[in-house]
Amino acid sequence: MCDNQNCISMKTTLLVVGRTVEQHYITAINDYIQRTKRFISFDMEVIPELKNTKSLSMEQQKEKEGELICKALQPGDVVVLLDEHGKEMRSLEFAEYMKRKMNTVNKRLVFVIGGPYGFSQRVYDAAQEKISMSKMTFSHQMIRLIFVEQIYRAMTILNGGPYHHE
Ligand SMILES: C[S@@+](CC[C@H](N)C(=O)[O-])C[C@H]1O[C@@H](n2cnc3c(N)ncnc32)[C@H](O)[C@@H]1O
Repeated sequence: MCDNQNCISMKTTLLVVGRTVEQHYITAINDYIQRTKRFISFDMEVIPELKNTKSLSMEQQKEKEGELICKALQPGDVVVLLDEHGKEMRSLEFAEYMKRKMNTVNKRLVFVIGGPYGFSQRVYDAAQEKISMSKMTFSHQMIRLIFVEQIYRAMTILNGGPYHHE
């Protein structure tokens, strides 16, 4: 599937804005992260939510969150935004996509989930790609679970496990 050297060197990070609030999401997200770690280096990095957002307009909140997202990025990161207007893939295609990344990325592959109002232009400019999980809009909390399930599914597809067919 990919040569071991590159599989080991790529680190995959899911960067999110704000803590996951609801316990049922936390439990399920952590479960899929742990399962995914059997196959690749994978973690979720949380940018703390902004305080006093009531005094901010939607645009101001996106701008401030965008600054924090950009600050969390490192030179050499391959940055992929999760965005409803991005490229849609079937799970098998996403598995192939991950395989290509494992063979070409030797630093961090960073998937980013926006805050409640999405991304500022600055974040769009910092990214190389946008991928969509569906044409529908999910909450910035729920999409975390949907994404970690899909990345685990991709890993089981690449490694020939039964999960995708169950
Ligand atoms: C509530 S949505 C923001 C919606 C905002 N109106 C926009 O245009 O992006 C919060 C975040 O969840 C993620 N998200 C929501 N639905 C998505 C989808 N179908 N595919 C990929 N990411 C999605 C995106 O990262 C988005 O920034």
